[in-house]
Amino acid sequence: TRKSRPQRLLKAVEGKATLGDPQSVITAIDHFCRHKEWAMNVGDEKGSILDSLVIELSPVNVLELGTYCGYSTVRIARLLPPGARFITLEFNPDYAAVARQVIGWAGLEDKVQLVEGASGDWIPRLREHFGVQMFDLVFLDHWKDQYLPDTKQLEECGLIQKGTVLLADNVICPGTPDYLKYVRNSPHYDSRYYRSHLEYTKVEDGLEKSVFLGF
Ligand SMILES: O=C(NC/C=C/[C@H]1O[C@@H](n2ccc(=O)cc2)[C@H](O)[C@@H]1O)c1cc([N+](=O)[O-])cc(O)c1O
Ligand SMILES: [Mg+2]
Repeated sequence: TRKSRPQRLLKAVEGKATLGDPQSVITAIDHFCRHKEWAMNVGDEKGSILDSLVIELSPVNVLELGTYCGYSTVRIARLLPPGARFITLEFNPDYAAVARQVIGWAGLEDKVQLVEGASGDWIPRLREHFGVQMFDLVFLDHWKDQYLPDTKQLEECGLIQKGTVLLADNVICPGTPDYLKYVRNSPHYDSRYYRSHLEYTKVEDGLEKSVFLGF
């Protein structure tokens, strides 16, 4: 059967990137998505904003919702301090299989725990299963209608505490209106919008960074 787009993206990584070199993996995926086939990676423009926030935050405990092919996983993992813990949740086993190979090609498999399943099922189990107390950074890039319920569940489970930073992709395109309204109107979050473009296009999109101020 014909290969899927994630499998074709992986072939592009294997053909172009240098094993163990995260930047070459990022460059290979961006080239593939810009010149061959668009794919819903956060991309190089929003990715640079993501990079600067990860560097500034130097987070110890990171959660990513929506691994997809592992592009943002590699962007984040390559910048984490030694000893940091990075959990990324992926629902689709085929995407997860590609992401494991992309992460492996970048040589970052020891920095990332890719967990397969639905965020709603896993969030309540992260504390007892992985011994994580709270997250310093949560990168939201999965189903857009899941951003808000998952944020509320993370709050209820105590995994978001004072100082936790939520970084949400696609708040303009495709858009996450209910999530945006919540973080921008809540007295418990300090929220700001980083204007950018939808990956590999000229369409407006951006990242919303929301710092939890405590209850
Ligand atoms: O729809 C988008 N993203 C949905 C991503 C979903 C990913 O999250 C996983 N997941 C993981 C855990 C879950 O619980 C549920 C899903 C899914 O299996 C998929 O791998 C999107 C769309 C556009 N676009 O221009 O159309 C641009 C973007 O940047 C996007 O992120
Ligand atoms: Mg996205």
